[in-house]
Amino acid sequence: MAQFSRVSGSVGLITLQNPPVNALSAAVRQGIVDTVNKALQEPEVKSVVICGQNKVFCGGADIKSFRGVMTGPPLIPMIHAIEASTKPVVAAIEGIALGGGLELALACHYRISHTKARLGLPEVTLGLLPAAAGSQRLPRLIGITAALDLITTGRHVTAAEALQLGIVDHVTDQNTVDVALKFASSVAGKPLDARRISLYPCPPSDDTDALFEEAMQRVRRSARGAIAPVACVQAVRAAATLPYAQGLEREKELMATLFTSGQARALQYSFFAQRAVGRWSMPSGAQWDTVEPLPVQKTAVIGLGTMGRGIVVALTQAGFSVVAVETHEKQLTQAKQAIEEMLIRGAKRRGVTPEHDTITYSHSMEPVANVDLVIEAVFEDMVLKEKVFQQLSAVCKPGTLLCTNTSGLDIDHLASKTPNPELVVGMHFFAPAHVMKLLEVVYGRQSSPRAVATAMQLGKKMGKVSVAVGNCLGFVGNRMLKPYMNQAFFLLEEGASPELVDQALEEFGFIMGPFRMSDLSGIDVGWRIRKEEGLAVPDQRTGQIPRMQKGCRYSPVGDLICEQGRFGQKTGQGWYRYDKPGGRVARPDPWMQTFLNQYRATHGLVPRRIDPKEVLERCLYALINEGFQTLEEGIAAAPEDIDVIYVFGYSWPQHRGGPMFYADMVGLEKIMDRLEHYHQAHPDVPSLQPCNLLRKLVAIGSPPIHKWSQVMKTLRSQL
Ligand SMILES: CC/C=C/CC(=O)SCCNC(=O)CCNC(=O)[C@H](O)C(C)(C)COP(=O)(O)OP(=O)(O)OC[C@H]1O[C@@H](n2cnc3c(N)ncnc32)[C@H](O)[C@@H]1OP(=O)(O)O
Repeated sequence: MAQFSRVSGSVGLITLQNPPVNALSAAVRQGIVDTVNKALQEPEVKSVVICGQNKVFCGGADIKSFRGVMTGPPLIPMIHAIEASTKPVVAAIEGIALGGGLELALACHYRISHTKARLGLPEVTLGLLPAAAGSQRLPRLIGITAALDLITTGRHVTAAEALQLGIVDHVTDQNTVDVALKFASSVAGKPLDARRISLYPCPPSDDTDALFEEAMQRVRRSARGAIAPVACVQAVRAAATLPYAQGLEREKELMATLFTSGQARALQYSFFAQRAVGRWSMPSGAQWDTVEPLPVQKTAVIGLGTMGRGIVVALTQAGFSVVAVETHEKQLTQAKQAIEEMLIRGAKRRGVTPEHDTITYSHSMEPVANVDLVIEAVFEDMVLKEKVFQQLSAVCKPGTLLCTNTSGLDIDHLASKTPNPELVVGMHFFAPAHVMKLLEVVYGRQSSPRAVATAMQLGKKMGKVSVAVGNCLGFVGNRMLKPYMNQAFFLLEEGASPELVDQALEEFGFIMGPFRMSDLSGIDVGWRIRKEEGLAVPDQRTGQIPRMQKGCRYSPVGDLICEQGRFGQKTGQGWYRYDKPGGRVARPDPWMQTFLNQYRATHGLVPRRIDPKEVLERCLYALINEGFQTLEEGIAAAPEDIDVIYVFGYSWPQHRGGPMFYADMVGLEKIMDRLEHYHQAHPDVPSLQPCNLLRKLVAIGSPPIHKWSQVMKTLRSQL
């Protein structure tokens, strides 16, 4: 809806009304058309202000409506009618002007913004482009380079930057609508042609071809196969090279392709999935809207290795006071310096003053006594963690929440070492913890709903996308990674090279394939865990690590690589070779080829040609199958939880939605058939056997992803 009122006799005020973000639903668009007509027809009205209810201008098109048939007046004619108005129209921007919201403002003759407003064209993040003339107007207003930046990244700008770029005419910290009304009154009757952006020529650049060539290359490099950023460059190019009307036609054409693409569907699903994970629930029925989090102001981080340092930075940047504990004096000094540097760099990037006075460094636990919440981030070793939890239990005030940053150890076991297991939860951060957006909040059998609510809220305040998951080995993310990595190892045994496997998965859209990723994070990390699990241990009789363990196929290739001291980038050699220890550029290593040939010969494995399709199917479908298993067990509450974890923690390409969304797109029946096919070929790999939930979903006709929860409920109630 949009409401019309007349202010001071001669200014028509149009207020968009569609909480919470005044999205341009069919009713709002109809309201704008009607109220603009009214303003134009009423002779007393000499100028017009458009604003949004509740100090929010407009969050753009109603994304929910993209799923159905579009009804109501179309956006473009509405926007053109505003620009063509003979009475000046002023946009009073408070809160946000995003997507169609900013395009609406660009059709107005003047834009006045509150200092705290944020503006942007984020359509690209939804797999679209600004197709209500935004791709044609913005370059005409602010130039090609700046428009390309905003449109291809979708980033939001502050009012100050918008003023500097020329997107808005004036910024105020007063009541924006009052300022706009006064201004509208002052420009009544003034000529408007110079204010109609569609009439502007696109500002020329020195070498338009080179500029677009460079932009296209940059975008293709970072897009990982996403098509919207490429279409955005093409649309801006149309603005720079074609008359406005033809540019609009091109914009429409490009949008038509994007709108119906699976990528747009995936990205829009991902938008809502990110919000859905905030509405967490536990098997007990406790959930986000019924549980009050505990108040947290003072925090502590125990252990200042890479993870601990990142967590201290993230907590400090979120405004918490932090006691940073490291028992080794030398490590404490190094950590302090590294943390200060990270804070300075972060503050510089955000244009604020670094906040280090809120950190207390200590080599003892004493200052932790009065904190509200502790995050333990010591080495991934259960005995060490148990010891730390016992110390914390002795020193902390009653009611302190004890969180562990383990990437997969048993939360229940750790909780059992404290007198208050209900106050123990896992907070699994991803490295680097001050950068990566994902946080898995892991509840154990005894974790109280308040403890979970508190960790979830803390994550939100730290700017993380937090997902509540149940306790099991590896939780959701690392648990699903295991069958994926196993398949990658098996493929090496059967004839693939690390390059072939990585390339297939990187072409799919992962930033790095499993081997380049493992070189980056350190191959020895998994080796240590496998040794602790009793897997990477030579048989006393043969002296070799068995290739069958507990009745299942096991590949020791990663263990054998580690035995050679090849730990990845840090040692300059891993699955690839690097020019020096710590080097970043991975090059295929002839040594690896020889090693794999010898390994296959030793075990009587005849190498065969493996194509990228098999790599994708085996690695991804095994991972997806494990995802279904976590849903079946209730470790993950919903497919959105898994998808958010994979997009934000494991570089799953966002334009493919996440593993479970991808499974829905591929078709559950196909996934099940291919898994069965591979399981027949590899009966000693149980993770290739389709799990119950997948079978059940296929049996009832493969319902779409939003209906899976219902089946999961039925399945659990039958157990
Ligand atoms: C014809 C095609 C034309 C396309 C042009 C477009 O305009 S495409 C849409 C462009 N707009 C956007 O991409 C904005 C998307 N929204 C956001 O980035 C953020 O929601 C926000 C506006 C910055 C607000 O963030 P905040 O953290 O304050 O709140 P939430 O994100 O939790 O949002 C609150 C609820 O509002 C829902 N919502 C937000 N934007 C839209 C939208 N454009 N359409 C529909 N619904 C929207 C959001 O889903 C939240 O509701 P939940 O029920 O909690 O999910």
